[in-house]
Amino acid sequence: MATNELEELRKAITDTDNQLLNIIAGRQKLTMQVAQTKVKHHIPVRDQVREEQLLVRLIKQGQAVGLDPHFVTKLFHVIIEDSVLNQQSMLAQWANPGAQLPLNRVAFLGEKGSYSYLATQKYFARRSGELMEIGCQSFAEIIQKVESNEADFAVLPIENTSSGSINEVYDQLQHTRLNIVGELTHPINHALLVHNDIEPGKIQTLYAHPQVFAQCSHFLADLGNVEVKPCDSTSAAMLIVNELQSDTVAAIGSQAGGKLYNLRAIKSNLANQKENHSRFIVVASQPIKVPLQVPAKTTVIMSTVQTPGALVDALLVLKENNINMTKLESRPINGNPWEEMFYLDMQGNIEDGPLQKAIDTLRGMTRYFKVLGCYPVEEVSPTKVAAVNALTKGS
Ligand SMILES: O=C(O)C(=O)C[C@]1(C(=O)O)C=C[C@@H](O)C=C1
Repeated sequence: MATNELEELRKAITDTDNQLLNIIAGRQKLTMQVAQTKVKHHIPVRDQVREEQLLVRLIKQGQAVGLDPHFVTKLFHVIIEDSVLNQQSMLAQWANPGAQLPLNRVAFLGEKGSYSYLATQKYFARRSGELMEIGCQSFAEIIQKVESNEADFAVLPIENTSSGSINEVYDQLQHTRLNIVGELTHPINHALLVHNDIEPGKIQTLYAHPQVFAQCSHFLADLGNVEVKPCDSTSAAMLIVNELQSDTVAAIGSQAGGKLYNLRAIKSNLANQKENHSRFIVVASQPIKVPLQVPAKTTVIMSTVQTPGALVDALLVLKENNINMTKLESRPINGNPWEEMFYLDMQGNIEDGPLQKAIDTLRGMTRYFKVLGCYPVEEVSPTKVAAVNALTKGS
């Protein structure tokens, strides 16, 4: 009897969820029409004033039907983020009709289940065309695949919130003629993956990428006497555990990746730092045109003349043109000991006046200067609603 009642209720929930999906899909269609209007009238995609008005109204309306303001805010932050990213992606695709391919051949590190694989899936989900996955063993191989036209795009991790910049990728960018055409951040949540539902205490051998071991050192210390076996990628570690089918071995990787190898996550959040995210860049052989309505980032590399204050002078050019630099990285130049190549990420579109002016000036005052790419910013910061706290207190 009780099960019948539960089944009836679950059926009603399923119907409601399906209706929700249809409604959300309908909203998405409307935002695509909004994107078309914005292109026609040269209006920026993001309108945070509209977002705040919308959130305030929804929070109030939600309260009237018994919904928590925090829940409503969180829900619509996700909906709006998706709307902004979809619009940005549409605008970028319309601005680059030649870059739209029926099949996107994408090179990345590892195989199915690696973090790079998951980032690739996420990035290309918003783009038209089929995805052809090309798993590679090294960053050099990934770049080479695009340079030799065996792949159209490469997805490369460039920095991690725990372990910092990925120097090898920065070094590869110095020598390639490829262009950065996109970026994305992806959460890196390390889980303990096993073939069966075993206790962590039973594990004798642990497989993972060396970077992963470094990021989970506290967990490993707590685990005690376990043999640690480094692998080329997270996916390689998962594959070994899947093949061994043993109750005493485990891999560290993402829960989603582990599912692809029939592995179960018996513990998650293994990294020393809880906020563990990686930023990936997407590179291609041709640069893209970023519509001015979309927030853009431009990455350049340069080496300055060897005089005191040369870097400061270069950075002052950004200040004079009101350009916000979001990252500055330096790497040694191969063959020129003690000389540095500087990598700069700047907010702005290369076709926009101030950035163009700054780049022209920098070209004239540096020994070497190259634009690595101008691409849409994928980070959508959620619009804060000042009223939400007041509303919560009242509830
Ligand atoms: O109303 C707009 O201008 C939209 O683009 C739609 C929308 C939304 O999804 O509600 C998305 C982005 C804007 O920042 C504001 C609102």
